[in-house]
Amino acid sequence: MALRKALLHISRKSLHSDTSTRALLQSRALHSSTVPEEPARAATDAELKHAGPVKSLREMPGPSAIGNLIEFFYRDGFSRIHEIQMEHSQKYGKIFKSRFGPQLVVSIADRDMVAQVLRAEGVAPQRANMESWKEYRDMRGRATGLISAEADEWLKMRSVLRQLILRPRDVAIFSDDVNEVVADLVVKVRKLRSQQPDGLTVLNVNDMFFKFAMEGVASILYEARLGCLEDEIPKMSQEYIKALHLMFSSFKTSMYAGAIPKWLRPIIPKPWEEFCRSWDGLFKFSQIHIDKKLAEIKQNLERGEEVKGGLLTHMLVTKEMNLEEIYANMTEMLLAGVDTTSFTLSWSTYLLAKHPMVQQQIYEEVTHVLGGRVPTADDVPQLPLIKGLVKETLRLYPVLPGNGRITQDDLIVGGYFIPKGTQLALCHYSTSMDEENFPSAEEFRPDRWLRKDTSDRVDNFGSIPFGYGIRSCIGRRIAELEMYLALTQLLQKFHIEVSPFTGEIRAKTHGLLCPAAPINVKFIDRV
Ligand code: HEM
Repeated sequence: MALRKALLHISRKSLHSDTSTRALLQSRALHSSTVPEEPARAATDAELKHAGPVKSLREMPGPSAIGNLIEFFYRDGFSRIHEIQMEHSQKYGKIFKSRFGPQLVVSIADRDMVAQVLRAEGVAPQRANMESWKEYRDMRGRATGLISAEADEWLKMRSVLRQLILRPRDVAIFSDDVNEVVADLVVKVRKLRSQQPDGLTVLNVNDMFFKFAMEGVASILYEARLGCLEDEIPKMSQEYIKALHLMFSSFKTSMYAGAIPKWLRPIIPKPWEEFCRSWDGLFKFSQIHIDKKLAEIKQNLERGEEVKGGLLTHMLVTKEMNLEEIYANMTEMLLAGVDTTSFTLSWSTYLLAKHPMVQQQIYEEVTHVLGGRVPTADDVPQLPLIKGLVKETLRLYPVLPGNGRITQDDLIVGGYFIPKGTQLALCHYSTSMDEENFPSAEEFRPDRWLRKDTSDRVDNFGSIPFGYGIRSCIGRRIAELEMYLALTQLLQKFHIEVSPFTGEIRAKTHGLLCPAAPINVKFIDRV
């Protein structure tokens, strides 16, 4: 693959010398100076001061432990987490407690309370207990990546990555690489629809978008093409896909396993074994690609050639992270970057197909700005409706319908005293669907994000699909770039229509919020 970027130009000597590392860092500073991640700050006195009497957790309403057990284990609540969020917040109020075995969780389904908690975060917020991830890594002698690391270890890696990929302009340099993958996606659409009797329908679009998302994110992370959109997917990529599917199919069982003490593993071994097997596959795949890139760099240097490359090259050369940390971060980022992006693209396509008038409005914006020209990252600011499309899709179908935080200080939220160390569940699905935050919340209206309609409080914490603050999604700008470029080109080329084989598609939770049935869509050439 042609990597047109040249983030790095270094000599052989520079790989090992401190002075040139300094020079490299200086040159990199030109490329990306300090990223303005929204700074965490302590809660203000006003936030912490509560006018009325402060209530204890014991007084907080919520479902009984046994009710919860029945809901999740007997009535398959794991596939309806988003609906349960809504039901419970309507029944118990916007702050309520639940018990999962020994674990107490305080759920918050109110925009302002969510804001209060996130604004009060310290320098290294903790999302959830990542014990099982850490246990695997310790067992195999692996490092933790951004998702699984905590405290100083996390802070160090985050400060490296945030300087590289957290701003739109950092990722703009990947436009051409992503567009190469989008071109293959368009070919794939044509190929898949030609296999159907009507010559128009692509069955189960998520299958196609999964391959696109994997190819797209890998082209950035590994500076390599994986061949996922080819007719014959290379064996190594197929094995990775298997490991990824295993990771998600074992998600539910590993949640069960999380509640099962270690000493029971010999009796119920399957969830832990599957969990380890899928991680083995994911790490192996990353390591192969990273080692290959490292060997290429060494060869270039030995030949006295210039080293040019993208993100991975940069990380390998600057050595701000050691090799194990690079393996772990690339593995975790690839894991985080495939299903999230592909489900969002599937939902966007579904919504466009269901709403032809909205599709026409966005298509007109695209043709007005670009004509038939291939878009780049620089065009995105001129395409507010494409951005609105992605935001509105993620409001209606937030891939992560809830997020977690473990409180690092005592807090008073909603009149309750919440001690340090409490697991919070931030109910993003509920706040996204709250009429107070988004009038006609059920309606698909990408233009609500254009900020001309002041009744929509688009600047609030009602919809934060990528999280917020210092621990928010590190891949946000990569995901957005992939989705903006793909959706723009799909709209330029095709009129998207719902297939008669596709009825109303419900959402279900399977770790992430995903379509409960295949989405089949017609892609009709625009003339
Ligand atoms: C539509 C696409 C995506 C959505 C909706 C999404 C959403 C999220 C959310 C909600 C979080 C938790 C944030 C928080 O706790 O405040 C997160 C974390 C994370 N995401 Fe994403 N994500 C997406 C794509 C990606 C991509 C493409 C990558 C990698 C290239 C990625 C890598 C990560 C990582 C590494 C974390 C953990 C960050 C940390 O703990 O420091 N995500 N994502």
